[in-house]
Amino acid sequence: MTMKSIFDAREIKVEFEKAGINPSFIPLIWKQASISHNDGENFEWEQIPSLPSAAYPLLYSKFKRLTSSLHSLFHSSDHVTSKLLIKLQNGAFVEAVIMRYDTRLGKYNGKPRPGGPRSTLCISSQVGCKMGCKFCATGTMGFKNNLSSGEIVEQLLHATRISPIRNVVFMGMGEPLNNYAALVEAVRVMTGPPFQLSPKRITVSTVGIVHAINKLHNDLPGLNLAVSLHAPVQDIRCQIMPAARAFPLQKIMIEYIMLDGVNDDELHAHQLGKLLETFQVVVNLIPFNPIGTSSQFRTSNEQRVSTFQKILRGIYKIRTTVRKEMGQDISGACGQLVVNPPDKRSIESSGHLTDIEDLHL
Ligand SMILES: C[S@@+](CC[C@H](N)C(=O)[O-])C[C@H]1O[C@@H](n2cnc3c(N)ncnc32)[C@H](O)[C@@H]1O
Ligand code: SF4
Repeated sequence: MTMKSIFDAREIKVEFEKAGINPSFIPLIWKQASISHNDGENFEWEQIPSLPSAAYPLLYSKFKRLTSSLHSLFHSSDHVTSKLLIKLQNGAFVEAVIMRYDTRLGKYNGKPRPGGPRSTLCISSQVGCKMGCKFCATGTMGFKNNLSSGEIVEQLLHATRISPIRNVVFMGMGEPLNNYAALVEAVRVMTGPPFQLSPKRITVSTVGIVHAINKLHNDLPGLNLAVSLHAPVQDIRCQIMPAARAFPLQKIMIEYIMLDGVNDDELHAHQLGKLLETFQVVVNLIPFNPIGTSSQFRTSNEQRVSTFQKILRGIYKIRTTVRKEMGQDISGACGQLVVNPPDKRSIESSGHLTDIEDLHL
């Protein structure tokens, strides 16, 4: 029987209300469930004392502490990036990536700094994606299914046990705004007890779904929004992102993949500068991460990226950063997340993986 995740906030609230149990016990359940190390099928809800007696049979019959399991864990050669392959209850897999980047030192140091955890977790919101961007490995899978809010939160739980997480970015598999209700519910759980992430430290990345962007602004104020733009004109955008639509530019980060010979020449920099100069945006130029030998795209060279950045900064006064990609050697970088059959032979034969922790292989 399919069970609900205890972190499916709406489900547990509804069930508690139906059974006449005070929902104020829910944060206590989450707290105990998040610190337990018992990942097996048989989590004993009695480990959480002081719940009303009616809560225990309800929890046993409807909820699981974890509906997903950490199947495999891959580390990049420098141990800065770790990729988690997570098996969902329906047998599908999603990936989440931990990046240990020290923003204050401006370098990757492989460990959280003293005085506070600094890791960023990139999480998935869907299995596959229907938006079909031509440069994205997840897009090639097509859409399989939405994650529940509990399955989204569980990625944070699995990751927290590997590294303390300070930032969460929805830049893994899927278009988060196409799974809106689960996204909003998951963010609410992450920003409440016991996780207590600051909304300022959560970034939702989107291809630009206008009505959902506006709604998100009301439902979750304070959250960061990143818009994957990738072209200064609609024509190029439609060619590489079939789902491209106009969207209002607010105070947001614009993500722009530098594709050699497609969107990266000086004319494009001027077009982008003109498009964005009246808005308060930060442009993040990101390298294209190879998604297989057959890809029609290559990343722009450093010189072109640097010229592009200089035009945006110098002429149009737009704050422009250049992203350094992490985790390419474990296919854990942006857009490389596509779930391959997780059998050991295919992992070993990929030749990219430098360090594998086999959990259930
Ligand atoms: C995988 S998407 C997930 C979030 C959301 N669906 C979106 O498109 O913004 C996260 C980011 O990775 C970028 N991306 C996709 N494929 C890429 C690739 N091959 N190289 C570099 N970035 C890529 C996307 O454009 C987006 O900015
Ligand atoms: S880039 Fe984002 S929207 Fe486009 S296919 Fe990949 S996951 Fe989907």
